[in-house]
Amino acid sequence: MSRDPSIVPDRHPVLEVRDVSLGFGGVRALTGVSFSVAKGELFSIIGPNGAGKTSMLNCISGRYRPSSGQILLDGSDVTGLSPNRRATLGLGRTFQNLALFGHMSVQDNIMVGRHHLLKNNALTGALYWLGARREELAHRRVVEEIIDFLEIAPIRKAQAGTLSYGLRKRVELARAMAVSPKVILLDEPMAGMNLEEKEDMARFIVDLNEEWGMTVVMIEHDMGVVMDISHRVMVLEFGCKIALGLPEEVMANDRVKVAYLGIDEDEQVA
Ligand SMILES: Nc1ncnc2c1ncn2[C@@H]1O[C@H](COP(=O)(O)OP(=O)(O)OP(=O)(O)O)[C@@H](O)[C@H]1O
Repeated sequence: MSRDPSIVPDRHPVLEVRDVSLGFGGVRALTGVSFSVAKGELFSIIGPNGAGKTSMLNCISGRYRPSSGQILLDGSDVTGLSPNRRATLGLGRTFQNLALFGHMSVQDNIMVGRHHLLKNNALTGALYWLGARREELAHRRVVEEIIDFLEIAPIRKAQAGTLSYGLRKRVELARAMAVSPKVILLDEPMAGMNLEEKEDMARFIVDLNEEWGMTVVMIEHDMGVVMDISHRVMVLEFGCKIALGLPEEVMANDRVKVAYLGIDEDEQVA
């Protein structure tokens, strides 16, 4: 699986992270990290365990508040906003550890992703039944499109908790897509998957980026996939940005080889 090199993101930054630091007591999870992601870009964050990748995603989604620095979405400062408010403004995300409602059907889990977009609450829904009904149908149509896209139609009525790990990851992606996000944050979308499931997931991520026009920020440990499908890659180590560039530039970066790929300096010389 790889990208179509003719499709390039435009230069407009849809997400800007400015000088973000985050501490937990004595632990500095992030130190002065800045980067921006262009509209239409597939941007990956890599780094060794504990490098600060998930902390960065949590700062972007609003789960964590940075100790200092700013997060801008489409030019607006969202640093002080709640995760729900950010979702309404166009941020969708998946989690490293699955966060589906196990007892609910696949379809209903995905519908949860649309709920913050529902304009009619129970009261107005009762008063304006027709409008509410139309709105509900429009949301169902979007959910159906996502179900078709991710090829999960045969399991739409299944309880999410009964599915294989790979399928649950796919349903989680569906729910994040249901927010109709400008930027979708994917936390290790391929973790725990077999090769075939990884290939499927890589294809879906490329298609949602290229065909659905979603900007993607992804954390992923599988270097092969990251280097194949990303437009650009940022490398974190001990909470600091140590490299950012095209996949081939990052692969060739000596500091990255030492810090992340486990190639020591003697080997490089030899
Ligand atoms: N809620 C928290 N409370 C205390 N320390 C935390 C918390 N979350 C993260 N940390 C610490 O912050 C640092 C960065 O952790 P983080 O989970 O962001 O790294 P990561 O790169 O995502 O790691 P992994 O690849 O293992 O998921 C680590 O030292 C971690 O122990």
